[in-house]
Amino acid sequence: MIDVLDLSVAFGDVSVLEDVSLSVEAGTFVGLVGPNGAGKTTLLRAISGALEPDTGLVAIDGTDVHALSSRESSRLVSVVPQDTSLSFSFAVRDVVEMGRTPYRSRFSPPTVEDRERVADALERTGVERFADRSIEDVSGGERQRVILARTIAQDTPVVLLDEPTASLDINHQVETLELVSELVADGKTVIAAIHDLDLAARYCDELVMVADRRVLERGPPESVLTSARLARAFDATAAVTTNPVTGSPVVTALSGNARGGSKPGGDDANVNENAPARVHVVGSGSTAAGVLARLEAADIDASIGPVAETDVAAETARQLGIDRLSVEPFASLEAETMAALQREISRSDVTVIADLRIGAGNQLVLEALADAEPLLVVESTPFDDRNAAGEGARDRYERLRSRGVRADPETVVERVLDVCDEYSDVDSTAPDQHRPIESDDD
Ligand SMILES: Nc1ncnc2c1ncn2[C@@H]1O[C@H](COP(=O)(O)OP(=O)(O)OP(=O)(O)O)[C@@H](O)[C@H]1O
Repeated sequence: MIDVLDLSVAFGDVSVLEDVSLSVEAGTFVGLVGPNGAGKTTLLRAISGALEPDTGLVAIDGTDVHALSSRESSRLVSVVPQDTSLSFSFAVRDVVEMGRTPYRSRFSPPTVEDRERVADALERTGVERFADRSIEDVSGGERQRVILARTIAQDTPVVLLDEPTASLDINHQVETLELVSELVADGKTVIAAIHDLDLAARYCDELVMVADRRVLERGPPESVLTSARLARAFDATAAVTTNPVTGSPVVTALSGNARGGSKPGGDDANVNENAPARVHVVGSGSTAAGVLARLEAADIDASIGPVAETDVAAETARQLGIDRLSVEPFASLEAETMAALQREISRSDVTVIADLRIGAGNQLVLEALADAEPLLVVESTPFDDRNAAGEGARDRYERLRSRGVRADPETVVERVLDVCDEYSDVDSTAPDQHRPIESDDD
C-alpha cells in the first residue's frame, strides 16, 4: 500500500504540488492523468524517493521511502522514467541484469534466481531477440521495452512508470499495458503517468487526475473522465463516449470554444448565467453528432430528432445519454413523432438545424420548424449534396435558413449562448417582444 500524505514540492519559487494526499491499495493499477506540466513526473519522483518533498511524507507499506538507503528503496520501488536514454553503451541484456543489482553483493556471480528473472523479463517484453545488441543501437520504443524488462527483473512490489507507451506503436502500446496488467494481477502495485486517456481508461483500475498543483479527482475511469472535468483540468472541449469494442471510455477532444463549459479552477456549474436550459437539434450525420458532442461538453442539456436510429447522430446521442426522438430509417413520420417534435421545440430555449436533410419524409419537419425561435443553422455539407428535394421544400428550407442565425460546428456553443443572451434581454412578460429584433422596432 502506498500512502502519500500532504506532499508539497516547489522548484525555487514555483510551487508544483501542494498538499497532495493519495493512498493506493496494493495490487491496483493507478493512472496519473493531467495536462503537461501538472506535476505527474514530480509526484512519481517523490513517491520513488528520488525527489525529497518540501513537506509531506511517502510511505510504502508503512515505511517512509525517504528514510531508506538507495539499495533498500530499489528493492521496494522500480521506475521506468520518461527519458530512457542511458549514458553508457551497455548490451541490452546487461541493462536488464542491472535490475538485479539491489539483490546482489558486489562481486558475486548472478544466482539461479537472478538468471531466471532476467530471462523471464527478456521474454515477456519481447526484448530477447536483440538482447546482445548495444542499448545505443535500438530504437526509442525498443529501449522503452528494455527499461520495462529491467523493471520486471527488479521484481519490486511497487512499479512506477512515466509515460510507458509514449514512443510505442499501437501494437506495443497494448502489449506493454497488457504486460503491466499482468504484473498487477501478480500482486504488484503500479502507478503510471499516461497521456493517452483512452489507454489509461482501458487498463487502469483507477485514474488520478492531477491539475492545478493538486489531485482534482480520483476514482474509476468512467467517473473521472467526464466532459466537465476534462474542461477543468485540460481546458479542453471533449466528448466522452464508450468504445464499443472494449467498453471503456473514449475521449474525443473537439476543436472550438468551450464557452459555457466548466473552466479550470471553477466549479462544475455552468459559467454562463444565461446558458440555455435545453437545446433541440434537428439534423443528422456527423455534423449533428458534432453539435451534440459540443453541447454535451459545454454541459448544455440537449435532445435530437427525429433521427433514424441507425444514424451516427442517434448513436452519438445514445452514447452521451442525450434524449432522442428516433425513427425507423426511411419510415414516414407518424403523428405521434410530430407531436413529440413540437413538444421538444417548444420546451427548448434554442433549436439547432444541423445538416438537415429534406427528403420526402421531412416536409412535416420543415413545417414544425416554421415556428421554432430562436433558430440556429449549422451546415457542413452543401444543400445540393445532401438533398434531392423539390422546389417547394427547397423554398421552405431557404426561408428557415434566412431567418436563422448561422453557426459553424466549432462555434455552435458560442452562438447558442449568444442567442440566449439576446433573448434574455427581451422582457418575457410582453408578448409582442417574443422576437428580439422585432421588439426593438415596435
Ligand atoms: N528540476 C526542475 N526545476 C524547475 N522546474 C521543474 C523541474 N522539474 C519540473 N519542473 C517544473 O515543474 C512542473 C511540473 O513538471 P512535471 O514534469 O512534474 O509535469 P508533468 O505533469 O509530468 O508534465 P508532462 O505531462 O509534460 O510530462 C513543470 O512546470 C516543470 O517545468
